[in-house]
Amino acid sequence: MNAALHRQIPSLAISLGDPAGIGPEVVLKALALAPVRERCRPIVHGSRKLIEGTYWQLRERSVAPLAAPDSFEIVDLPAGGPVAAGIVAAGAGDLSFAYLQSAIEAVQAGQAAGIVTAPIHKSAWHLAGHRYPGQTEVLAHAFGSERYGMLFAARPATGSWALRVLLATTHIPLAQVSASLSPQLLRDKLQLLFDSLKRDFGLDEPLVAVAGLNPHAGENGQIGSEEREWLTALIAEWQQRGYRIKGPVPPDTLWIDAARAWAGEPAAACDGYLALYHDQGLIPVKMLAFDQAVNTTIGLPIVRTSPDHGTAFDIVGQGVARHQSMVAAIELAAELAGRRASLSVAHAR
Ligand SMILES: NC(=O)C1=CN([C@@H]2O[C@H](COP(=O)(O)OP(=O)(O)OC[C@H]3O[C@@H](n4cnc5c(N)ncnc54)[C@H](O)[C@@H]3O)[C@@H](O)[C@H]2O)C=CC1
Ligand SMILES: NCC(=O)COP(=O)(O)O
Repeated sequence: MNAALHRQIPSLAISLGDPAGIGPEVVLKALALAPVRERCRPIVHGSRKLIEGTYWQLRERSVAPLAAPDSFEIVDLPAGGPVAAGIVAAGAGDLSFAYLQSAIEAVQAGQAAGIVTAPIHKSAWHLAGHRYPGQTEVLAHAFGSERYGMLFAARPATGSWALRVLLATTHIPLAQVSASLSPQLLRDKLQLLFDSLKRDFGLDEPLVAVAGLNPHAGENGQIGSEEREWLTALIAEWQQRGYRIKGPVPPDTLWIDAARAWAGEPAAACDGYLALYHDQGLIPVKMLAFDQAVNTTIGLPIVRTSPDHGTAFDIVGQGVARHQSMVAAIELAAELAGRRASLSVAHAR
């Protein structure tokens, strides 16, 4: 990889996501913006035919601004047969899987410093036989990462990244959450979170809050046993090791200071939050910052980001898809790639 080039303006592989979803639209909208183009060299992995079709369809609806398909680099991949917009289909699942694989190969070949993934539809992947829970696991497998995490970071309209929430468990049924949580899993996730807060976000002594699992964080064992049996002790262990960490915090009040700080009010918000399951972390993130939040995979040797939203099949082709989360995803990827390039140059000295 050409570290000097990537440090100045990183090349980013952008996979187009499910062709039946809003991925192509939000990519064209995001790449039309000067601040995005000033921060990175985008290389879009997807079908040129699909990109051009989306462009002309949106132009007919007077959607603007849009990046012209010849204004950025495209790694042209098969378009497959006709794609039915807004429909879950195996063919579309196969294509979005191939677009992601192509982006992965580009990074492995040193052609890009990171990957930004537009949303895929997980049921379409399953229909096509790609039995991964999501893109995160494909990336972890491709890059040989055994410990990795799904971190959501959000940035207010003015200012830098403020809200950072790591999910301890992700795409599993609610009924399996308790059995999936263990002291070792939480140790791994906490290490990933502290490392990322330091390395990726430049925080020297970050403060982290850990959510309880049960109402009132278990009410001393009256409403669930996880906190009393091991979670409280695990957090005390990390405090003794010198980490700035608190919890288990009752999940209903955990987000109050984060929300106040997000609104610009004085509040004792933490630098990072560990939520124990998907919706415990993503309901507050999406309520506060749906347009500004980014999904980033931590623990990979490369940078990977994605918008916080999905394929939004219900609005495909209408021109109303909001592109701000894709913009934030590209900008965070560029920032993280730049930071990592600087760190590797500093290490090499
Ligand atoms: N980064 C990724 O690859 C992600 C993929 N997904 C996948 O997407 C598929 C659909 O998931 P859903 O739960 O329906 O969530 P979704 O985010 O696709 O849609 C939820 C609601 O939000 C609206 N919405 C979403 N993004 C929007 C945007 N940019 N602008 C305006 N409105 C927007 C949709 O119209 C819909 O009403 C699933 O297969 C899911 O697993 C979900 C989240 C992230
Ligand atoms: N809810 C987040 C999400 O679905 C993202 O999944 P992934 O495809 O990034 O693994």
